[in-house]
Amino acid sequence: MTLINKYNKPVPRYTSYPTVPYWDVQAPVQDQWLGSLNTRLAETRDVSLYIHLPFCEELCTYCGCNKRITKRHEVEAPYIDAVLAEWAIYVRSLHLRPRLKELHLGGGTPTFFSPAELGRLIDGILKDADVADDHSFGFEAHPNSTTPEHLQSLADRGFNRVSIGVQDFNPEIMRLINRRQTAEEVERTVEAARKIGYKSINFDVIYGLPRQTQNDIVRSVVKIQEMRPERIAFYGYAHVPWVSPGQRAYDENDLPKGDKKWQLYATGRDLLESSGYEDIGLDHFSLPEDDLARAAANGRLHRNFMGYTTANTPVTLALGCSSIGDSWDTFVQNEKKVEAYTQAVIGEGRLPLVKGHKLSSEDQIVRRHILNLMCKGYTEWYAEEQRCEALGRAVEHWNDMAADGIITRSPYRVEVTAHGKPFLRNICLPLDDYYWARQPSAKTFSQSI
Ligand SMILES: C=Cc1c2[nH]c(c1C)Cc1[nH]c(c(CCC(=O)O)c1C)Cc1[nH]c(c(C)c1CCC(=O)O)Cc1[nH]c(c(C)c1C=C)C2
Ligand SMILES: C[C@H]1O[C@@H](n2cnc3c(N)ncnc32)[C@H](O)[C@@H]1O
Ligand code: MET
Ligand code: SF4
Repeated sequence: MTLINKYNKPVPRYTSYPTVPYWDVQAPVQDQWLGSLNTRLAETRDVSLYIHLPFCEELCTYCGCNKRITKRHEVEAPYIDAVLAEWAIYVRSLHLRPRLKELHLGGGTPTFFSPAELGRLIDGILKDADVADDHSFGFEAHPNSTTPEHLQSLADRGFNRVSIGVQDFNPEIMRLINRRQTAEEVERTVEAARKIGYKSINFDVIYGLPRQTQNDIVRSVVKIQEMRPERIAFYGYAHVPWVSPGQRAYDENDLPKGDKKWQLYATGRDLLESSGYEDIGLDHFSLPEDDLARAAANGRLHRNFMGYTTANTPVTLALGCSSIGDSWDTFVQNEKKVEAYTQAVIGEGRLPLVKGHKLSSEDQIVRRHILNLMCKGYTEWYAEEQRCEALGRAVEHWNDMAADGIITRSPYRVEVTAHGKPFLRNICLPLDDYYWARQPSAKTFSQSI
């Protein structure tokens, strides 16, 4: 059996540990969550802030994100009011004025909102926060709705990074996934961002889309070589029709699977590397002069719900529907639906928490080891405070992985090999107490490849 077949099974993406399906179902009460935030902020005022902006004009059928489809732009102002009301609850409850190291607008489609509404949102946030000198502020830009005015309005407020949803450059695939977007729109967005002074541009690119071939991947990398974005997120298409029913719109037989999907990945990775991009970890590539590659080289890379980052903040504040906050020992998630979210923050004047998890000390140790593997490519546990029960079980699985050549092992250390990089999620899995205690149903995670 090839390694690809052996390791291609449903595995979490480890944007958190424990992963969301294994959290305590109960949300911590508001005071507990705020208490935990205040404890952490007493150590450092530096925070990452994520704001979820859920609206999109049209449904891209492949999409696995939490979004709301509408063409009614009247939804903009009340939604921004709700986010600012949620922010006001935090501002009232935090003992210290937060200092923003990182700010990310995700979605949905942030550029669904007018530049003026986005400006009002950011002004409302910055009025009650300081900004770190080495801050990193970014947003997700849909090339079909991003205007120079959007880019300028956000740049005026300190934004220096933009992540462009490219996905693919083949018009036929765009049609199949119901995405109205042209290569010219991507080029225009890149040019406008550069002119305004954005210092880091990211492209989101997906392999494994319906009817996608090696030629499509080659075409994407040629375009990437022309435009030279500093970063590439090269995601494997996650097929989860039980969460995203839109994915039923195309024929499952059109999806590249197994070896075919692997070949798309391998072609993309090899071409990106030969074009000067460094493989910095799960799904992410970056030019060597970008902060992300530098942080990876210095062992300073960090990872949170927004993906890889150079901002190593223990606290993530999260505003908007479905957002996830993190105080290192506690996770919370907001209401997913816009109406319930708005009712909680405006109607009832409370935080819209629906789910959460309090991390035990064992959880926190495992979380640290998973972060080490994801961000540094190794982990070790000779010191007492780095040991936990999960390591005992993990070692057995890792011996087998060492035989497969995807890691190297010494008594207190595991290191991911170049061969093992595509299997990072699998290499973390042995540590996952929750997974081994209760194997997930088929409809929980996407396949690792
Ligand atoms: C802008 C959209 C987001 C992407 N990722 C996240 C957001 C908000 C954050 C996120 N991604 C997942 C979770 C669940 C928690 C966890 O597993 O640790 C969160 C909070 C996992 C996930 N992402 C996608 C799916 C289908 C899943 C669940 C199943 C699985 O583990 O595979 C789809 C998806 N969303 C984004 C990407 C890059 C992506 C798939 C590659 C962006
Ligand atoms: C935020 C980014 O998440 C990626 N994205 C959204 N849905 C999926 C999915 N089902 N599979 C893989 N990537 C996805 C897109 O590349 C988008 O730009
Ligand atoms: N909605 C934007 C796009 O598709 C941002 C990425 S998807 C959440 O381009
Ligand atoms: S990919 Fe982006 S634009 Fe498309 S539906 Fe998802 S969030 Fe909306």
